Amino acid sequence: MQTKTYGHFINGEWVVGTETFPNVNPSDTRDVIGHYAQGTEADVRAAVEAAAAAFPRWAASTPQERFDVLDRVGSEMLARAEELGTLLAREEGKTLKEAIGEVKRAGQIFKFFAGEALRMSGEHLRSVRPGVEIDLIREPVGVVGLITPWNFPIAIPAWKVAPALAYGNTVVLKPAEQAPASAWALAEILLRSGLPPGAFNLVLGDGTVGAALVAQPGVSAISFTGSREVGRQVAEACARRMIRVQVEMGGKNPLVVLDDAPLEAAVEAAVNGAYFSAGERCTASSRLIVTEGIYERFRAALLERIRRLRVGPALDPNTYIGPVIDEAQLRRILHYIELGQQEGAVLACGGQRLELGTPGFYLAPALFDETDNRMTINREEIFGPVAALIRVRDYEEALAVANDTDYGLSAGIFTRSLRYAHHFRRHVQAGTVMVNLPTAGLDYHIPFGGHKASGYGPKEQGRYAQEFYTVVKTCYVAPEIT
Ligand SMILES: NC(=O)C1=CN([C@@H]2O[C@H](COP(=O)(O)OP(=O)(O)OC[C@H]3O[C@@H](n4cnc5c(N)ncnc54)[C@H](OP(=O)(O)O)[C@@H]3O)[C@@H](O)[C@H]2O)C=CC1
Ligand SMILES: O=C(O)CCC(=O)C(=O)O
Repeated sequence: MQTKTYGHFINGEWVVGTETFPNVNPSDTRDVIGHYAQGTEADVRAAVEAAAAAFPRWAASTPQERFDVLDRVGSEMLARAEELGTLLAREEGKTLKEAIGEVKRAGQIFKFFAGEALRMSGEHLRSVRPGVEIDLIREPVGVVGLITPWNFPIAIPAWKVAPALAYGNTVVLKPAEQAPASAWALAEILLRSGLPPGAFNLVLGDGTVGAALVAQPGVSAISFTGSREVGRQVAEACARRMIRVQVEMGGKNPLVVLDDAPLEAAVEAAVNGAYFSAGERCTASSRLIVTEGIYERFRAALLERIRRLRVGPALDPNTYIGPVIDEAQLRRILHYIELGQQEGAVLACGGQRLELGTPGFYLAPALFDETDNRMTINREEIFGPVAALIRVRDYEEALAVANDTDYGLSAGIFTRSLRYAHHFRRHVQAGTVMVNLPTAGLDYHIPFGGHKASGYGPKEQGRYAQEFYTVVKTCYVAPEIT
């Protein structure tokens, strides 16, 4: 059967170029979801020009107009959550339940930012000089380039596109080539939302499209989510051009389990944080730091729980863990499994490729035991269903190990002690802290961003998103001329 070809969305029109790439279902590689256009520098230029031309009109739009557009998008996403979730699960490999949840979250994000368009305000201050008034007003930045990864192919585009538009910017989105269908579906919804042509543009393709967007004159800001390596290049390129930049990158997130932790809840949080979404979450709990009084019981209960995690196709309702995204990612994870053992870690379970009923990228969830925080598997982001147990003496050592990393995205602790929970909140070096909760799983209306090598620039999401998507203008006014 012939699969459909999907194009870029530029200046309110669909554009298909000469080259395309296939979007393959990681649960069953025989299933090609569609062929997607491979963008060129000329496509990026056309998209940026369209966004620049649309900017004055959209920047001058009323809060009501912005509310209506964003609210419509949110409503349609929520109404079509099951259908869009099925598409997302098919292209990305997370389970249907997780995928539907992600689409709903994206819809709620649009609705939240619809409200923000109405709530947006400036500030009035009194001057130290008599007869002078001061207003701080927020204005849109201009054309913003948005570059997103494959692991949350609709939520991450949503949490960049919605605030960009809510605050009056125009947009060029470049989604990941491994999962372009969800972003294409978002463009198709935006097309019917009442947004003027050119205010939102989509250019599909590989990293060369992202690089062209970063280099394009006319782009005033770049918001990027992805790996540390690419994030650093993007930040450096933007700094050279002196344009605004926000890069959100990976994590090596610690989950600390203290002797007094409720065992069952801690195990459940570890399983959720480390293995759900096949561990392909920047907030995944890849380091399980456990004090010695509970270590043996925690390990036994965790192993027992992992054995009950069913790996299978994303759309099978009995699946807990779907495939990883592609062959390259699978090989990368297998390389770390090998390396961990070479460096002396004990592979307590999993870690082998699984051949199931359909040809896909399936991996048995892996747990390393008795690891040391200096091992490569505890230093580098693996981005797969792999976690490592690290045994520590007490809380103080747990905190020191948790902080002994280049990253600083999310950190969690399980304890009944208010004292330790409070101390951890204060002293752990991470952008998000979870007490008695998994390290992954964010609210849609709350700011999110990493510290240290996990993030650079203002936070994303929630009300704080305006720090990136607006510029502050300071106005001094002497109303009465003497
Ligand atoms: N902190 C956070 O909020 C989150 C962070 N992440 C992180 O994302 C990573 C996984 O995503 P992944 O897609 O593999 O990350 P990548 O860094 O490989 O890619 C991210 C995006 O950048 C594009 N890109 C690639 N090269 C360039 C370049 N030179 N210039 C500009 N853009 C480029 C990619 O295109 P292409 O389509 O070719 O891949 C993709 O769209 C993990 O490290 C994960 O931790 C994920 C989710 C949330
Ligand atoms: O933990 C979450 O809810 C999502 C955060 C995210 O973007 C990620 O983990 O990649």
